[in-house]
Amino acid sequence: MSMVTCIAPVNIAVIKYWGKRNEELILPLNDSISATLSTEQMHAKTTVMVSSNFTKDKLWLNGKKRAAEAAGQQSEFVKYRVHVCSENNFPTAAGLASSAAGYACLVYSLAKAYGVEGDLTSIARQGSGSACRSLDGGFVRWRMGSKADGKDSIAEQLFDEDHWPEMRVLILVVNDARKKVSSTSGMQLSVETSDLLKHRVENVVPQRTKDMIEALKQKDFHKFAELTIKDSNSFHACALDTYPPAVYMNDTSHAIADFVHRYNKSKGVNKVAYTFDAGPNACLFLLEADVPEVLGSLELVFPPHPKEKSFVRGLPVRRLPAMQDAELFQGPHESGRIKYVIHTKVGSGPRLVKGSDVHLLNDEGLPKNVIPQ
Ligand SMILES: Nc1ncnc2c1ncn2[C@@H]1O[C@H](COP(=O)(O)OP(=O)(O)OP(=O)(O)O)[C@@H](O)[C@H]1O
Ligand SMILES: C[C@@](O)(CCOP(=O)(O)OP(=O)(O)O)CC(=O)O
Repeated sequence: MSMVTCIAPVNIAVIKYWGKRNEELILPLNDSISATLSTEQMHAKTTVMVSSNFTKDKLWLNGKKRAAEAAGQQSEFVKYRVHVCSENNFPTAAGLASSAAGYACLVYSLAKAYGVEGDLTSIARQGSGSACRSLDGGFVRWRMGSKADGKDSIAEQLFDEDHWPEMRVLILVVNDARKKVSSTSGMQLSVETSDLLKHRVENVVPQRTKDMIEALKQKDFHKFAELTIKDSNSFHACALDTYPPAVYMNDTSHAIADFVHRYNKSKGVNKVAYTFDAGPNACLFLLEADVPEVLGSLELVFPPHPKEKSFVRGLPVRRLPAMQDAELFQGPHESGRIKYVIHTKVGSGPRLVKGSDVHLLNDEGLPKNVIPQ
């Protein structure tokens, strides 16, 4: 019997992955680059227990039992059955990249339990493409690769988490009740119907990837922000060019983008970058010194709902008064359009957590916390 528990981070792409050339193996149409977020604020935690006493593979996610067929197929080759229990310390399936952290954590924990060495990114990629970028810290590049079997479609670290220590991240969780089109089906339809995606993949992303690596290397925030913003907008333009269109950003998302452009314009240089994934939540990148004023301004333009007692979560910050520039204030908007903010930074990759009380499974291999179904 052996039991291991690991945590793995979320990652946010600044050069987006959108479109596969092979659905089965999850091989992308272009390279992508992401920042790994600190596990202090957001992480998936997974306990894996391998035992000869188990009769079948079992999986629990956030206290609820889930089907574990995929693991079952593989374990024909493995003598012992496995119990897996995983939890996210942030909302699951809310467009906060839980699938990336979750699959990265599953693959990393299984590798630790079975003593597997070598590249894990090409395995995590097959759970969810973006998951392969959560196996390293700092800034990570997922190379599209060119081989038919996908062996060279792997993620590698570009710069570690200490390269640009001032970099901060604000996740703006937008109030939204609409059901989203999943990334998987959205990008499949884009590949089938969008001419703009073809243009993006062939003519835009290759040069932008090079420029992004250079901006990161030089720690040129102005350029980094421009490239990040442009790539987010290029991806959402392709989503809208899809037939029928995949609409991910909502009015609040657009108001946030507008806020960032006004803020940057008033400063005469890019101080904040925004990027949006397949949902309305915004992810802002900025430097530590600018966080107090940006948060102050944001709260003025997007007032918290009066009942929201912890609007800014995560890293502590003192708020400065909003900048007094009339041009900035298109608003204030009605309160609560941004539900809350997670203040975090760039962090390291997955790790094993040690200690007797860290495990999510008890000695019998059953979850310590079960939610009745
Ligand atoms: N800790 C975890 N362990 C294993 N699987 C997980 C874990 N967390 C999430 N998942 C898987 O990911 C799914 C959620 O993925 P989905 O893409 O809908 O949401 P998201 O990742 O939060 O959003 P987005 O991909 O738009 O950022 C879950 O239903 C589950 O299958
Ligand atoms: C917009 C994105 O977040 C898309 C992520 O797509 P997924 O990795 O969730 O898709 P599948 O490979 O089909 O599971 C951009 C990105 O993270 O690069």
